[in-house]
Amino acid sequence: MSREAKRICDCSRIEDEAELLFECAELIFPWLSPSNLASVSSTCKTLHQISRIITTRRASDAARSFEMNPIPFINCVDDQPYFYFIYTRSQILGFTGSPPLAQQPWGFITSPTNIKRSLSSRPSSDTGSDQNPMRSISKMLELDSGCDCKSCSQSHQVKEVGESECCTCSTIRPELLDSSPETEMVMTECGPSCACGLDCEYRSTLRGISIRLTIVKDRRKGWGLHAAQFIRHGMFVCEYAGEVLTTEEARSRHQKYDELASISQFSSALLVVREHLPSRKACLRVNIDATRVGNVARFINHSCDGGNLSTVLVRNSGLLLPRLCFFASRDIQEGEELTFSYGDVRLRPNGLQCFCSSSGCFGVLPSEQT
Ligand SMILES: C[S@@+](CC[C@H](N)C(=O)[O-])C[C@H]1O[C@@H](n2cnc3c(N)ncnc32)[C@H](O)[C@@H]1O
Repeated sequence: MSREAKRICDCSRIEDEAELLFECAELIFPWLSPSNLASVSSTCKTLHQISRIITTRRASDAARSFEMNPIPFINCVDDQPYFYFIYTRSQILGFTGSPPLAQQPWGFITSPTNIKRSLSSRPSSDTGSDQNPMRSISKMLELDSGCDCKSCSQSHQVKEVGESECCTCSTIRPELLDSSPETEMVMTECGPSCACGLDCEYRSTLRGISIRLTIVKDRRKGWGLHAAQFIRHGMFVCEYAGEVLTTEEARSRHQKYDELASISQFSSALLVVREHLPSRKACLRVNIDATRVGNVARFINHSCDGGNLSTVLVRNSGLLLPRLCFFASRDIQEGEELTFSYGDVRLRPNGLQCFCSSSGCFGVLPSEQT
């Protein structure tokens, strides 16, 4: 073989190897945590380039294509491009100790075919498959009951002229709700077993996040969720999705998170939701931990004045557990940070400094009572 032919042969072998390396990395890298990605990336130039592309893709959508619009991270205060967590659109069953669902691919280079391929094999939050540890609670605790309406809003109108039965699924509309820091409002909507379709007016909270949002880093509060469009008073913003825990597990995690927060910049996202009887006595308690597994609601920061979101417990026909949902408690302008009150600081201060900058700021964050 001539020297020139050998050179061409070597070049094409190197190209083939690089392509193979790229293909392998493309499959494996999205599964890596940021620290593993960083260590692999330091081994050679090609892997460094691939990991940079993965990082950019992760920063461009916290919701990993699970929601209607991408929800990007924006950070002008330090060099952390994104926050790493496992995404779920709905409540999932929590585990004692560390969850076995520690990995989820995030940041494929060649979307969308690759993403589709991975979605069909990924630990989905919505499949409800029995081998899957990330089982959606709603799928597990679904009762076969619901309305028979073909169109629920029409049923309401028909009822007014006395011709037919009214849809019984929907009660309070979100437009009527105002911010209530201590007691969540409760509303009911249609559910998976109802005869109406997904576009039913009374399923606003089951369709996922449809408004445009961004996650912006603040020097003092960390990441925060912001409106990337005008949000009208009463509009559904998002559900607070995460692991649903027993009270015992919630207490144990709370203690662990407090210890971590005292020695590092760790921020937890464990919420306790209580449904109240008309007497105001709590009758149901749901512990939702979005610290490691959740959706973008985990980035919503506290505001002492109640913020611009109402927390509403939504009961969907046929679903056993209520879901905690956020609605705009007033008109919200594009760019505004979305906040709500974590609770009454006078009843439960926890010593962390509050930077909500509202005029009535108490200076201290309320703690979660687990
Ligand atoms: C549910 S997380 C919210 C997202 C969080 N900022 C992050 O970067 O992951 C709650 C944590 O955010 C921080 N935080 C929320 N509201 C705050 C406020 N008004 N002032 C200071 N820190 C706040 C606290 O560290 C709190 O423990």
